[in-house]
Amino acid sequence: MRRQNKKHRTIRKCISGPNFTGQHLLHHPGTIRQLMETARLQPTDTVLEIGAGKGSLTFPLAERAARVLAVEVDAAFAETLREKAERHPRITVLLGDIRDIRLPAKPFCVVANIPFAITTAILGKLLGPEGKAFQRGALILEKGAARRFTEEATADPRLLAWRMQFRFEMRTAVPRAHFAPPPRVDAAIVRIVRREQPLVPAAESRRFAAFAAYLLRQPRLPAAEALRGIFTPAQLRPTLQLARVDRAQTAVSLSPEQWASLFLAMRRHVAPYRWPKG
Ligand SMILES: C[S@@+](CC[C@H](N)C(=O)[O-])C[C@H]1O[C@@H](n2cnc3c(N)ncnc32)[C@H](O)[C@@H]1O
Repeated sequence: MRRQNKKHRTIRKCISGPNFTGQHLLHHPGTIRQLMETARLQPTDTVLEIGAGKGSLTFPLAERAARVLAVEVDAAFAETLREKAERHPRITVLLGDIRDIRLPAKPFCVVANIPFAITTAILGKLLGPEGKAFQRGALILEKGAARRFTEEATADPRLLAWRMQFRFEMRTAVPRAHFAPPPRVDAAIVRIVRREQPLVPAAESRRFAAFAAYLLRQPRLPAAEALRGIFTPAQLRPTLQLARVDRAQTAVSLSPEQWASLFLAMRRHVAPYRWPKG
């Protein structure tokens, strides 16, 4: 018991530090409903809820899915939730940091109002090799992050690599007043769905990211210019044609399909020593 209290104190200390900004509990029924609708859960789904708090999403999720794994780092919240969910066979509360928790090996969805401060770490975990069983999700993100993930133009190679495997879709804006206490910024619901056919094989993600980083060294430069460092002129002409890339089109404005077409052409036609290294 004493050990548990000590652990509790350590976690509390860590989460109440100056950089911890994640505890904004959702209390707006309309937004909770919209999040559930966006998730389009099936009765057979396993749902991972990241940062379950006091359970404002946990119970609506359990009404719609086969199983809810509710992860919460705050021991007091996790304890409250465990008590509330005691007689609910479909809810499992896991006390811990999502960054340290092993993701399910079988197909799962994520529905969550995540702590904004660790958005990149959470998405990196879900969308990278560790999240190979992650199928789709509905997440509340800080509005700026939601825009970055969903706007087509991007100069972020890692995000582009994720887009080869997943579709990102901006859904609804969530005003900060829908949370208690309200965060400093507004939020938005983003839907993420794994592509049935990845545009680039997952095993090629690192190589693809190196290729994207190479083209994006000068994001406003026409992609055709940058590609001259990889393709010979004879290779480049049909490659641009096939990808429907205009000679003036900048790397930052390429669509996911164009990125994939250019990358796959490099893999097919260019000698490996000319491929950009990560
Ligand atoms: C934005 S609140 C959402 C709470 C609840 N889902 C809701 O919507 O009311 C984020 C929650 O994530 C928890 N949290 C913060 N960092 C975490 C981490 N690294 N791992 C798991 N949970 C975390 C916080 O304690 C907080 O309860």
